[in-house]
Amino acid sequence: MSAHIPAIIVRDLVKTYEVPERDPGLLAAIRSLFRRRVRAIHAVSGVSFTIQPGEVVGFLGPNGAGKTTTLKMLTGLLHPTSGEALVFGYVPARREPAFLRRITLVMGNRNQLQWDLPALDSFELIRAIYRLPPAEFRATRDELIDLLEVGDLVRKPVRNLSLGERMKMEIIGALLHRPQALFLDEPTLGLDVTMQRRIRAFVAEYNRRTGATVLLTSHYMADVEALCRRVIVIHHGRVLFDGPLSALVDQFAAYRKLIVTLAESGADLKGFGEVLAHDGLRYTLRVPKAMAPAITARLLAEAPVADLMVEEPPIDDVIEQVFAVGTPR
Ligand SMILES: Nc1ncnc2c1ncn2[C@@H]1O[C@H](COP(=O)(O)OP(=O)(O)OP(=O)(O)O)[C@@H](O)[C@H]1O
Repeated sequence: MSAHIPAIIVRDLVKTYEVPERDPGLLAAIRSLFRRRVRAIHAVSGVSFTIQPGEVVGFLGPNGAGKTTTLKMLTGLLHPTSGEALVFGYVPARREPAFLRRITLVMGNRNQLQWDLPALDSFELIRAIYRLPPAEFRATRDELIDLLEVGDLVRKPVRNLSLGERMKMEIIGALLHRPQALFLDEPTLGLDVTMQRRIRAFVAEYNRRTGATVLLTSHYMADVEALCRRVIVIHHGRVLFDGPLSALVDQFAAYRKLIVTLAESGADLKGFGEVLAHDGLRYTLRVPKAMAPAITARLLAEAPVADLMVEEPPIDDVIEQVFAVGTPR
């Protein structure tokens, strides 16, 4: 595979679900047998992007934005209504074996492993499905078990494992065939902070070792900050932003925080911005981003400032704002 050929190409991708609609009641049920009414749900409304091999991209959006639907189209679980998706040159919806060998989909809220069996047995099943050569399979399996530190858990029935332990097994199962594109849908959902961090470190390490392309959705911004230099934000089925995370903050953060320590008491900083906190000589002010330089200059000229720091709002706040506003400021 040449580095010049994109791993993923998505052009004007559209998915419209048609859901039957009827009024409640028996009569309505009978009527609907003769005249079916359907309602169109525009889950994905013309999404385009290109991802290069080896990139780790965060796919963000509020609930219902169309992330899972897009991932399902990219992995061939759903046919697009229109538009085009290509993954390593394959049309995902055709589900060709050569394509399936190169990708994997991990969904944080879904189990693929056999509940009553130890993970090791499920791994054997996966080996058979993908017809993996035994030696290669064992090497990959043991490397993954080692990386995720689950050596003593693989012999326990999956249902006796904690949520985080189970997730690790799911991830091993999903990577046994050494896929080159990972579609991770909320892989750290519901896990505690330590486990989230482990999974995160693992994904980074897997990407470093194998050069795999990763498209990841997560509601935990810590995941995205740690793993993804680039983010694609979708909202109402459309791409709202595609670029470096830092540029997202730049574009969408509407305010800056000024943390001012005064040398002496007596000054009142209310006139400089919204006072978020005031503790003795220390003030935290919120000011519109565009006015931050001018206000900083005024503060330094007019108040007895001992120390001044300018902070960007936390990434979670910025994202919340992106979702709430829906258009850049
Ligand atoms: N099988 C389906 N039939 C009808 N509508 C659906 C179906 N699956 C999803 N939808 C709708 O399509 C829209 C997009 O859903 P999708 O699951 O892709 O969003 P999402 O961004 O993954 O959200 P979340 O963060 O909540 O997982 C939503 O309005 C959802 O209700």
